Amino acid sequence: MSTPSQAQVRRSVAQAQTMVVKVGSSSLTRPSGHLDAAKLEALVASVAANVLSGARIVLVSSGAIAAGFGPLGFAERPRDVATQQAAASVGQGLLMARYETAFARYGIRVGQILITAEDTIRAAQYRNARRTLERLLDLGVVPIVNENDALASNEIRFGDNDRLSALVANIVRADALVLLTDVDALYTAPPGRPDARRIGYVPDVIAALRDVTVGGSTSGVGTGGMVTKLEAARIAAVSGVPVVLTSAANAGPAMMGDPVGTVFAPVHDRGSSRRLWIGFAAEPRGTIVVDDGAARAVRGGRASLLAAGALEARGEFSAGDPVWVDAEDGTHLARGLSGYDSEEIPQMLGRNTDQLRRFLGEAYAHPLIHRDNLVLV
Ligand SMILES: Nc1ncnc2c1ncn2[C@@H]1O[C@H](COP(=O)(O)OP(=O)(O)O)[C@@H](O)[C@H]1O
Ligand SMILES: N[C@@H](CCC(=O)OP(=O)(O)O)C(=O)O
Repeated sequence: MSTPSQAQVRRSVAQAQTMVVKVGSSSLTRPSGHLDAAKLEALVASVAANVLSGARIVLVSSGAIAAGFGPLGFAERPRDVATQQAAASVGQGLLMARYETAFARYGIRVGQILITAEDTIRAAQYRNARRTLERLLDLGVVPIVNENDALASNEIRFGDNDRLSALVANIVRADALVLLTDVDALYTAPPGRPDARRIGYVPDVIAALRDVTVGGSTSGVGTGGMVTKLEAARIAAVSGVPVVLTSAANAGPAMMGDPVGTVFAPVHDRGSSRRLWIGFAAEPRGTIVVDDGAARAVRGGRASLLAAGALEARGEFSAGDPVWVDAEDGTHLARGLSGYDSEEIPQMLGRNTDQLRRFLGEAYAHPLIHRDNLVLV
């Protein structure tokens, strides 16, 4: 896939049929821990304008914790998980009530979807989330998605909504992802620094991850900062989805493809929903380490992973489970669904298909991971 020009990427955003718009806590709430109704209504006006002109939009909205701690009498964002979860439980209701009223002015219905990381890891739950989201979109509803903060356990929690929004973009096979925050664009360094320069176009998100200095959140209500936004941009771009990152005040022009904020070009063609799940959502249960030749073949993007090029299987997994495919130096090359249980693999390592057939039988004369089940990361 050749690198498109900035104008081409902006045009594809403008023409997007299905769009995921993610808005951060700092763009919806005040530092005191209350909703900022004016900001929320301005955002809704931009989203509604696009919906009324035919776009299908999923809104991934943060802000539950930041809208809930003020009404509960806390002066600042609580640090312990239980109080954060209590604040989220209160704030999520307040947030939805506002969205409901604000969208109703445009005759648009909203539906709430609270997602846990588990829902994106398990194939069946992933499909279920997709079915509900697509039905809502078909019905002209704006689904409003947030992490299920009140119940999510700390170990497996997104925490920020940036990566969640990239996965939602994959779930609904969005044509664009718009990340709205409190800075107007990505900078070469945290914006407070004197050497920070604004970046308008990122043709290669992988290179940007190397070249840009990113910092955490400074707003006092957000969590991820620019680190998780770049990670979200990477997941989306590698999944074939263009990304615009800008301030919430620029929501309207960003969705129209105007030259605001930073736009990230898609890196690969968009895969099927199943392949996107394998590549970005599924939780690998183990690792297959491969030699240089197999690493080159896998990187080429069209080969299956053969036992002949595999050196080791790590972890315990069953046939059909997601696994990492790693180079010898530990670099992640791909993710795939293993064709065999982890205990079956050691006897297959280094053997070509003929040898496998002869020594182990026809059942073992197949790739460790078929290319249809292998996704580069
Ligand atoms: N290289 C960078 N370019 C732009 N912003 C950056 C960079 N590094 C860190 N930041 C910070 O990231 C913040 C946005 O992240 P965050 O507060 O988590 O927002 P949100 O609540 O919208 O998710 C910005 O306010 C900015 O201070
Ligand atoms: N799900 C959480 C998101 C937490 C958060 O701060 O996210 P973000 O503002 O996107 O960095 C909430 O609604 O409060």
